[in-house]
Amino acid sequence: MAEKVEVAQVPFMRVGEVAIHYRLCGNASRQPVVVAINSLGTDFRIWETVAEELAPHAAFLLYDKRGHGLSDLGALPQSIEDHAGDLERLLGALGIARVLLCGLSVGGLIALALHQRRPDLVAGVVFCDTAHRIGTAESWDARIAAVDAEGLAPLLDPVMERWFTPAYRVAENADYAGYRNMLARQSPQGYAATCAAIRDADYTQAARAITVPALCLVGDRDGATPPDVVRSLANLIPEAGFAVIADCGHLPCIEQPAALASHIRAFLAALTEGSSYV
Ligand SMILES: O=C(O)CC1=CCC(=O)O1
Repeated sequence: MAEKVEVAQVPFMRVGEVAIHYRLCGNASRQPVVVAINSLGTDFRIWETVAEELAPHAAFLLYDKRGHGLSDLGALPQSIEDHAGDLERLLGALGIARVLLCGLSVGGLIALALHQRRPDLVAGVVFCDTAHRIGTAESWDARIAAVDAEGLAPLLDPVMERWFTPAYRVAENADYAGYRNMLARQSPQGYAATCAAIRDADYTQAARAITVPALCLVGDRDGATPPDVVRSLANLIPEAGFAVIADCGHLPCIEQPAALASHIRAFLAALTEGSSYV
């Protein structure tokens, strides 16, 4: 019989040195639990539309990684392994034994790290707008220097151009204004710490060692990890599907939630039936 996931009564959990903000939602009787892992400068609100759309079909764990949203910053410096350790401990504390990881951008690196250290937990992975290496050391050092000097303000416009298509980035779009506010209010220390973690991460070998079904998705207009970069991740993974989401930048969970939800639903169905969605 499938293990039952209890809906949490409290929104925070201390895991090791950090208090993590999280939410369990959706259909608690479904397995595996879909775990959404956020990108740089975002919190779990970016997944709410997808989680709502899939609520009858899946249990979801949403959480803010350290240094983001309402979660603690934790000690500095920090690494992708620290983020993966937080997630491993959060799953343990919640009694979740089997997950479908949905890693967005740096969340994909965290998914690779978690699979590497705890393959027993992972039933499958959806890699969303991510890669085994993201950006260059020089680009991350420049970003960290800018944040250290002036906070998030100088980054807002360039990041918005990578996150969203021009059609989304219009003044009348209240959602656009809201997500820009989310980035503007992000903790600069948490942001810079995660930039350094991304800079120092190379999960090429971990991608080659993925042993579970995987699906690599990317927005056709992604300005941070464009389709050819995500394709290079898919090429490393022994059995991975690859699909491009139309009219979409770096964050399909915001810009094209219905398309993303439909991919996740089909991938989840194939996983539970033991068939292939590649
Ligand atoms: O901010 C960006 O450029 C997009 C991004 C890169 C890694 C991540 O998580 O988001």
